[in-house]
Amino acid sequence: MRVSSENKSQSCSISGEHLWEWWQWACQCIPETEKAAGRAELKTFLLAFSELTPLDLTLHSYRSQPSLPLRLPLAELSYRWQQRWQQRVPLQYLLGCAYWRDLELTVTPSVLIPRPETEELLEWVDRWVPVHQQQGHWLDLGTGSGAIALGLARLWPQVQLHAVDRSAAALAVAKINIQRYRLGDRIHCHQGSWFEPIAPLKGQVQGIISNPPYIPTAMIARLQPEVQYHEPHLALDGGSDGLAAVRLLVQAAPAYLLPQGWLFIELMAGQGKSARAIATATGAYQQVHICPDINRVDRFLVAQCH
Ligand SMILES: C[S@@+](CC[C@H](N)C(=O)[O-])C[C@H]1O[C@@H](n2cnc3c(N)ncnc32)[C@H](O)[C@@H]1O
Repeated sequence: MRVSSENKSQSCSISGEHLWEWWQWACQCIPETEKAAGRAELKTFLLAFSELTPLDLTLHSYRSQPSLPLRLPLAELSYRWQQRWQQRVPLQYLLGCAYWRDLELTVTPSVLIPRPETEELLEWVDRWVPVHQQQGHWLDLGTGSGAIALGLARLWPQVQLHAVDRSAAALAVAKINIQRYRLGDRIHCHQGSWFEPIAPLKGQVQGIISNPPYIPTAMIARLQPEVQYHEPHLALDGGSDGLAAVRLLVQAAPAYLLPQGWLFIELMAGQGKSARAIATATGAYQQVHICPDINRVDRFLVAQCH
């Protein structure tokens, strides 16, 4: 199938036979080595922009339908699908959303696509923190799409969240998500660098959670193109050893935390030992642990203040 600009004026519906032709064209766009995963993505893509079910797309049972509604003109769908393979734009940016924990989050190229590891980070937070500390002020430093702040606000109904990001564009996306889940009264957004915009909370914070940029600068050029070319470098670049933000957060956190307050930080695989050493060297924490992710990779720093 040729994609032409005349399609742009088409109404948002398509015959079943035409969609079947489009499906075959879309499959041809997928590189040979990625056919299986690519077809799964194609299914997700069409589910998002049509009223078809997964079974319809497995059996292609829509073929006899005279008219199927689409949420976007076919030309726009074709354009986005080509971007997926020619530019390696991540599927979530093409859909405009990511599914994370029990949330459907708006995502744009201004925010990192929230990852499954970060879903687990919240599980660790929920496991470590006793009920009496599941209240008060908690911080999500480097909030991006607002995923962590939203996840925690929904887990613990008594907390007040402060979501901080240096990127105004990221915070704008976080605000859309916060509004969508009607949590604007419990999640407060602050623009600025790490603790800077929340200086008045010094000594009053029950816990801090962060998934900071942690990739060593030199490694960024070796990341898969979806990440390297499309996700914001502000969200990725952790400086020469990847630990610049981790170091800053671990060292500055005790001044903000209440006694027995908590710090949780997501790390890159292989950073556990160094992160533990940085935290221990402060002398400010009574316990420091490195917890694994589901693949048994050391992934999360957990520290509790004296
Ligand atoms: C790895 S992303 C995490 C996003 C989100 N928390 C998540 O887990 O999906 C790191 C975030 O930190 C933000 N960031 C980077 N440097 C920052 C700084 N100096 N102060 C505050 N936020 C910063 C980035 O804009 C980005 O949104």
